[in-house]
Amino acid sequence: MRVVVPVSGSDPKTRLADVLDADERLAFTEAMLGDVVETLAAAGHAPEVVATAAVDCPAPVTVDERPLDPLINGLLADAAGALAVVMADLPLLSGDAVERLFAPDADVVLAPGLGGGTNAFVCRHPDFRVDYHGASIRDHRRIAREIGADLVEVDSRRLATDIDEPADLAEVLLHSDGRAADWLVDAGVELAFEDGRVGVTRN
Ligand SMILES: Nc1nc2c(ncn2[C@@H]2O[C@H](COP(=O)(O)OP(=O)(O)OP(=O)(O)O)[C@@H](O)[C@H]2O)c(=O)[nH]1
Ligand SMILES: C[C@H](OP(=O)(O)O)C(=O)O
Repeated sequence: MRVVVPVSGSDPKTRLADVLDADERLAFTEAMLGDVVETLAAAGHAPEVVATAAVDCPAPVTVDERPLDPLINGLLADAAGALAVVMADLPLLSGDAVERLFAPDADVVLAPGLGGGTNAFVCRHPDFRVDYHGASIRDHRRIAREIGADLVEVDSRRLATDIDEPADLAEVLLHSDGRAADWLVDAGVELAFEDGRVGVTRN
């Protein structure tokens, strides 16, 4: 199965700007991307990275400047068979979570993200298309229903944990020991405890 990892290589992760400057956000994006493609490869897949600008990572990279929806919908329209899309900001991804994503033999398999996004999908239906942003999981359920596809959702915390906001960085420090976690430690990002909820601080 074709497995695509889309990544923004141009001013990525703007919602982390309070903690990381622009160069750091690109470097951290590459670290998360490295975790994702290594986990996919270790699980027996051959991930292809599609980036808006050149990125450094241990997998083949194609540069394609199209925004997310036209990019993925173009890939879906051209797909000869099944297509999987796994986002690049999932540094907690594990082999077990990857196995659970690929296990169901459904037309459409969706992995919801915290906050309403769609962190990964597998598509075996010719008419499925994406509509990312703005609680996209609801749109993707609706689209699957409208085309009569059978749909399975994967309930996995490791697939659901996308890193969007500074508080999400705590999840990386708490639950991963990969490239992204190492990068944060080297950058001086540490856990901070306030109001009973864990966050991060930078020294
Ligand atoms: N190829 C490609 N990937 C994208 C694009 N926009 C976002 N992505 C990737 O899609 C995933 C989800 O992206 P978002 O979290 O919505 O965007 P982001 O740029 O990472 O972060 P923000 O600037 O904070 O919204 C991440 O893996 C991004 O790198 C795009 O236009 N093209
Ligand atoms: C691409 C987008 O990511 P989010 O901004 O929700 O992390 C989505 O999954 O719809």
